[in-house]
Order: sequence, then C-alpha cells, then structure tokens
Amino acid sequence: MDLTGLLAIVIGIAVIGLLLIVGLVGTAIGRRRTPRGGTDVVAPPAPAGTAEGAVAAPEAPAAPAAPQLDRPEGTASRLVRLRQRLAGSQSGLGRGLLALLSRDRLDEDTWEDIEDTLLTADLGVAPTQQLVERLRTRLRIEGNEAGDPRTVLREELVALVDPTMDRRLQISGADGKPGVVLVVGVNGAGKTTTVGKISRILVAQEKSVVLGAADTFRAAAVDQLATWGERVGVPVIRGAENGDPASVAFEAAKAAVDGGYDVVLVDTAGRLQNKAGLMDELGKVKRVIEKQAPVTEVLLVLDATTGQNGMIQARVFSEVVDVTGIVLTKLDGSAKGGIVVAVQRELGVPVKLVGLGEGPDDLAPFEPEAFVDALLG
Ligand SMILES: Nc1nc2c(ncn2[C@@H]2O[C@H](COP(=O)(O)OP(=O)(O)OP(=O)(O)O)[C@@H](O)[C@H]2O)c(=O)[nH]1
Repeated sequence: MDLTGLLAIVIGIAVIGLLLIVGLVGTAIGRRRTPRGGTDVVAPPAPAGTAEGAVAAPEAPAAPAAPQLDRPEGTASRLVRLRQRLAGSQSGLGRGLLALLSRDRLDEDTWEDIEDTLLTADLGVAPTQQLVERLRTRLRIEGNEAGDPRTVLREELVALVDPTMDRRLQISGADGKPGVVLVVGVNGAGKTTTVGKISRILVAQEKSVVLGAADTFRAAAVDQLATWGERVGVPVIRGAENGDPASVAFEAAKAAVDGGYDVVLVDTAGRLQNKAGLMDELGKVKRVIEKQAPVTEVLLVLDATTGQNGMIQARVFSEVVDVTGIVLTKLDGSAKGGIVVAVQRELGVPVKLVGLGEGPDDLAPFEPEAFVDALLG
C-alpha cells in the first residue's frame, strides 16, 4: 500500500471515531432533555422515601447535591417539650379553680365564682354545670372522704375531657391503598400549617407521604405547603391558581395510590361565605378522592382563640362533611382550654391533635391526662 492509501485509511478511521463520539454525546443530551411526561400540574410520584421536591425536577444525574432535609422531632420528645408550653398558657385557669376550691367555706358565692371561671375558659354552659354539680357533690357531701380538692378536680376534669375516646389518627388504608386524610377548616385557622406539621409527624414515623394542595384559591397557601413538603422531602401535588380543587385532590390521591405511598394529606380551601358552596366543594373533593381510595380521616382545624366563633365554624363544617377528628391550633396563645371539652361535646368527635406554637414541630397528639395536669400546673 502506498502512502496515499495509508493516509486515506487513517483519515477514514478518525472520521468514523469522531462521528461515533458525536453520536454518543448527542444521545446522552437527548435523553436528559426527555420530559418525564404527565401533566404540568402534578409532581411525579417519587418512590416512597425519596427526596423528590414539590415540583417536577429534571432527572439529570449530575444535578447539584440533594437539599438537606429536616429531621422532624419524634412524638415522645415533642410531648415533653410542648407540655410545658401548654402549662404556660393554661395554668392560670387551674390555679384559679384550685384557689377557689381550697377556701375554708364553699358558699354559694364561691360556687358562682367557680362557674364563672369555667365559663370564661370556654368550657360551655352544659359541661360547666355538670362539673360544678359533680364537685359540689364530692366536696360538700362526701367531704374529706372524696380526697383533697386538687385530686377531685383532676379526676373530674379528666372525666370531662373523656379519656375513653379513640384519638389515634386514622392513616391506614385498606387493601394496600394509602390512608387519606382530608383537612378542612376556615382560612387562617392554621390549616395549611397543620397539614405541614402532620406530614412531619408521619415522616418521623417513617411513613411515606404525599401532600395535595387543594386550597387553589390562595396561591400563597400552595407555595406555603410546597415549602413544608420540600423541607422533609415529601412531594406536593399542586394545580393551577384558581383551578379545580377536586382535580388536585384526585391527582394527589392517584399519585399516592400509583406510587405506593402510605398516606396522602389533602389541604382544602375553607371559605365560609356560603354553606351550600362549601358543601358542594368539599363533597366533590371527597367524592373524587374516593374514586382512588377511601378517605380514612377528616380533620377539622379550629383556632382555639376564636371561642364561640370557632364553635359556629365547627357546627357548619360538621354539617357539610363527616368530621372524624379535631385539631385545636394556637392553644399556646389562649387560656381558654375549655374549648377542648365544648367542641368535643358539640361534634361528638375527639380532639386528636393540638397546635402549641408556630415552630414546625409544635403540634402534639392530644392526651387528656397530660392536658389536665398542665391545666393544674
Ligand atoms: N401560635 C400558634 N400559631 C399557629 C399555630 N398553628 C398555626 N399558627 C399560625 O397561624 C397562622 C395561620 O396559619 P395558616 O396555616 O396559614 O392558616 P390556614 O388556615 O391554612 O389559612 P390559609 O393558609 O389562608 O388557608 C400562621 O401564622 C401560623 O404560623 C399554633 O398552634 N400556635
């Protein structure tokens, strides 16, 4: 072979090599650009336990390191921490009652003062009368046999709060389906915050969680929920602003079912101007979710500082949707712990969680005995 022939072969090999390299790089870039499919509304379901963000993220393996996720506080330690906060806001009531009951003579004026104290703490008329009646009987008639006023008051308050109610969150779905928790309540009660806080409790319990931002009427609420999700690596399904809340709820439930998640928490809008509208909306949200999986828990979020207003809201929501549990928020900012009893009586369902601050882990399971102990200081 002459020199020209050899040169031709070398150039030929070089060109083929170059073409191969260009082809490979092109394919890699093309693959990276391929969209994940689905709608632009929904963050694709990540396999349980992965740190997918709130919105569709590109799949590039060379992406910057995953964001640092929060490690939410476990239930046991938060209870210890929050008990003190509860005592801080409520112990005035307990101290007031104990001072009255410890008087040498329990005359009619004293009983009236006791009644006023209980009513001021939003206990409600019927529970107040019932408690006063029980205390009168035990302290006046049974006298010393009943025990000291503190023991008697503690026993009667615990009985009033009702330790027999089942306060566990129903988060287990049947037949391999996820548990579905619908969170309802008026705007401002702390609903979105509560959804975020519950997701942290579940993450601490190593449950895989999806959040549905079905409060599509307030863009800030959707962004707020997305931030809660991002902090613990929980995907948040969100829709267009002013879009159909039911469709977001449906997509969230679908993502949870398809992705094999343990629980889906759905935040809803709580506009109360019109009961029929609210009924239509929440009814529809529930119906479409149940095309995917049954709703296992409907939590009503109430602001403990709103007193009678809160009770009116509770009534309206319970007429619109089957409430199965109550979350009382802002109990840290109110001395009106009596609302726990009043709202349970009104709706016949237990307070399951209490909000005790603005921190991300300031939500605790409600425990009647710990609550009464905090009250008595
Ligand atoms: N002190 C205290 N503040 C709370 C508690 N729960 C919620 N908040 C605050 O209450 C305010 C309202 O909370 P959101 O979660 O935005 O209320 P929302 O009901 O979702 O209202 P929208 O977002 O408008 O739907 C926020 O500033 C929360 O930080 C609580 O238990 N204690």
